Amino acid sequence: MSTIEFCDVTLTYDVRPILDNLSLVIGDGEFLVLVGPSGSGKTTALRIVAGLLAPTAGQVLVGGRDVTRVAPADRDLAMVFQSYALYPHMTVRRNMEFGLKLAGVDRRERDSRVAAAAETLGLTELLDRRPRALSGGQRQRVAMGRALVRQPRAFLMDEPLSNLDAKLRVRVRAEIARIQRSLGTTTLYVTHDQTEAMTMADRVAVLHDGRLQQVGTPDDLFNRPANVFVAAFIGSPPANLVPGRLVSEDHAVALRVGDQTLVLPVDVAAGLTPSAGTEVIVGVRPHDVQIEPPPGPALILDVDVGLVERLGTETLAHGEMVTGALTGSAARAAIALAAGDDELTGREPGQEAGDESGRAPGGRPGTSRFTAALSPRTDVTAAGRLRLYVAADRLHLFDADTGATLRPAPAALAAA
Ligand SMILES: Nc1ncnc2c1ncn2[C@@H]1O[C@H](COP(=O)(O)OP(=O)(O)OP(=O)(O)O)[C@@H](O)[C@H]1O
Repeated sequence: MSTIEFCDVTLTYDVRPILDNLSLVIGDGEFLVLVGPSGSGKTTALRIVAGLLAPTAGQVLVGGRDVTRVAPADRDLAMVFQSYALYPHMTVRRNMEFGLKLAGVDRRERDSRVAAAAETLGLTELLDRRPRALSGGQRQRVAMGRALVRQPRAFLMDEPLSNLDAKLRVRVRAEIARIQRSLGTTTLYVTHDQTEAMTMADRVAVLHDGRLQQVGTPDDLFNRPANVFVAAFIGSPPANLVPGRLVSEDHAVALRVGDQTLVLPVDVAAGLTPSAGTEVIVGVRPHDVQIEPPPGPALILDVDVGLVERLGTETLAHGEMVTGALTGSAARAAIALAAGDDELTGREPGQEAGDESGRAPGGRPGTSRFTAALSPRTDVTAAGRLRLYVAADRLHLFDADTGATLRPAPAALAAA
């Protein structure tokens, strides 16, 4: 049993909570990725598990045992950092066995563990080289190897791929995921990169401002985001956020966006109880828009296209939505965040993140940014107006005040 549990873990510096009542269970053998923007508390959470930081309140359990006050060395966990921290004067073999030597493991056992780990990691041919004669990806694997030979109860990994170039990152992330699955060692992995989280994890936990937003499978997070923040953080490009209002219309629930009123189909409206004029944020995934009207009810959005990116596999059209301006603090926060991450939005360099005025970043007051992902065959040019359709059943609806989803699915566990 090597589960890891955060039980109501809080850490405050002065009075500011860096982690706020974090409760999370990482199952035995599970690969859980903790993801969130810079400063959300991910590293802090990892360091608390490792024993490098003590929580202000709450407990950490490893394999069911309370280790909150146990010294790091006695927790039987192995950490892999973003800086590989290899000893430059030692060969790969020495680097890998060093920890075992210190722990008093005998020579034969050390040799056999290093040989097995090197085999798993494809390092056998490199055992006699020194770190300077290795590529970034190979060094990263040596750092993994050092963790592996210890046969720990769990791996703790803090952005282990951040020093690698984009191509290598894709390869090594697949490698880490494969190795973790073949070993079945419980792994808590921290990254700010949602693509890394979505491709590697069994489950993803999303952290924002020290608070857990949602924990679920990649599919849960993408298709059933618990709140506006998760919708805007997960997915590439991230979801567009459109202001709207729920109204009652002839005993049905309708969504009003700008001056259009879309009567929601019964299955889409299930569970919605609009008091007159509930303000909502409508989440629209860039890949859910169509340029031809779909057969069923659909939301129509007009976008003034300012930039077209032809990526080969798809074409991204970025522009400003003609319909309405964004309101609501949750939408502002999510927009600011999504816009702050180049990788998420593909935004032009130098463009600032969203400000506090409720404007979409880079947009004029009263307009909002919108990104559509279209088939590469679509005829679209910058400086044109694009009419887009979104089928009613592809819309995500969030409370404009709290940011929480209005259609909670049982699997979408929202902590916020
Ligand atoms: N010793 C400290 N004193 C005060 N504040 C701190 C201290 N250490 C970290 N913080 C703050 O705690 C917050 C969370 O930091 P943490 O390193 O856990 O974030 P993170 O999500 O891992 O971010 P990143 O992706 O940038 O590493 C940050 O706002 C940081 O400034």
